[in-house]
Amino acid sequence: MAKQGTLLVVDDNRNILTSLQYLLEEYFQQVITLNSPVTIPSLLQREAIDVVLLDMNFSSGINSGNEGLYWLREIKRLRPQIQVVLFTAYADINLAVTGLKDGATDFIVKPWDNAKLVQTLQEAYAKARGNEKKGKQASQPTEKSSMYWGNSSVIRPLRLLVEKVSTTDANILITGENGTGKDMLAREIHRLSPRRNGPMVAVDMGAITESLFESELFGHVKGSFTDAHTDRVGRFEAADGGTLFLDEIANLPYHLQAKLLTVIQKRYFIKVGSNTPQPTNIRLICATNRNLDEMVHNGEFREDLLYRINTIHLHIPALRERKEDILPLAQRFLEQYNQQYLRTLTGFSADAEQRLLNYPWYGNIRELQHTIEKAVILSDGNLLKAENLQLAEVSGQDAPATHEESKEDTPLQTLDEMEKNLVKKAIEQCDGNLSQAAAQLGITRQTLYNKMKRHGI
Ligand SMILES: Nc1ncnc2c1ncn2[C@@H]1O[C@H](COP(=O)(O)OP(=O)(O)OP(=O)(O)O)[C@@H](O)[C@H]1O
Repeated sequence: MAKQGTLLVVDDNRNILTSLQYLLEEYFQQVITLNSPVTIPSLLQREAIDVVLLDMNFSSGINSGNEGLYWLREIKRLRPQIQVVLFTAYADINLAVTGLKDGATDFIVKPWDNAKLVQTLQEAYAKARGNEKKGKQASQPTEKSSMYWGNSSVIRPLRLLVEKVSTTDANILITGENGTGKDMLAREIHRLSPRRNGPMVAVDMGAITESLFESELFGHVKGSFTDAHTDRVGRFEAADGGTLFLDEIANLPYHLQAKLLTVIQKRYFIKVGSNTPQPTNIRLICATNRNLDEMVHNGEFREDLLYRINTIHLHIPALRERKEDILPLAQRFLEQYNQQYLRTLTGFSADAEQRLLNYPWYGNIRELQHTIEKAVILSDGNLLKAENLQLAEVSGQDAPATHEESKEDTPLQTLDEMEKNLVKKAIEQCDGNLSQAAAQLGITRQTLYNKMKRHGI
């Protein structure tokens, strides 16, 4: 029979490991041995393990089996599809039963019988394969995604790449203009990943004050500073077993970037006021609308951090670069708001479609969504018309009017329109950096967000 499958053997007795490796290599394609369980989580991230043969007693002198049970639960939590066979020196039926209840496939008592051991492990492998097939269906995300991919030629390769990398633990950097759907894509990746049952924790790096950066991200222990009245769980800890999404990563001040880098590299963090390193088990996704290469070039972003966070770089194109997707997206929003506002609109008039296609959508999908929402509220009849969209006419190549073009005979704008245009302009001038745009407008970031939301930018 051809050798198949990857087997991990964990036992603190090196002699046992050597003899098992020798025996089991005859039957399995790959046999990995570990003499301590502490590196199991990092190994599971690197290797596609099918079966684990797990010793129950690691610390000499303490033969309670509890450490084995702990690692069994960890393995099942991290990779539920892996089959775990328990390996115990004591024919302790109670312990084995507890292990079986906790998800172990079977157990083997030491000293073992070679033939029985091989047979048990092969059966576990067959189960892993069977599970994988069933698991493929069962592991398909059940919850429906609200993300619309579209079918434009620029989106298709992105989608393929996302489907490929979602199943891995690779760090991902998502870039794209405001409102292109970076947050939505991060959530979609989590939904498609084996971590989907774990937490998805999103952090807006622009909203975290410098003084509380460490406490927010890594947590703190009670009494570590004046206001630390209780222990606090940081975002890294909250995201354990799941995905940590650091939005607006470019807004992290330079001197704090090193602290983040250290945790990503070492895969452990230390709470403020504590000395104990805590291992992290997260999948990291970062997003920004800034050009990080340029920021590295200007000395504003650490190159080593960029290198760490962008193992996979996913760029979402602006909506005006994927025109084929505008109408299908608009139709989806129409249906969504039809339901929400109890309307019976069936589609768009020809001039409305034309207006949607010609508009530059600097606020991307967010702007489109808000535009359709307002239009649905304002419309009556069955078709949504161009005038319901309330979009400013755009001349020529979709360019917004410049100062030079605004002649005296240009119709007066309402204050609201002026504010909308000003906000857009500030965002454009600051290359999408909302903190800078807010500073330029003399308002807080939160106020800017509120205005963007109100104007559908
Ligand atoms: N592919 C999509 N399908 C459906 N809705 C989408 C899609 N992409 C974005 N949206 C909607 O557009 C809005 C903006 O999306 P999102 O917040 O993900 O963008 P973003 O790029 O993270 O924005 P920002 O840069 O401002 O943080 C959300 O309301 C989201 O629901």
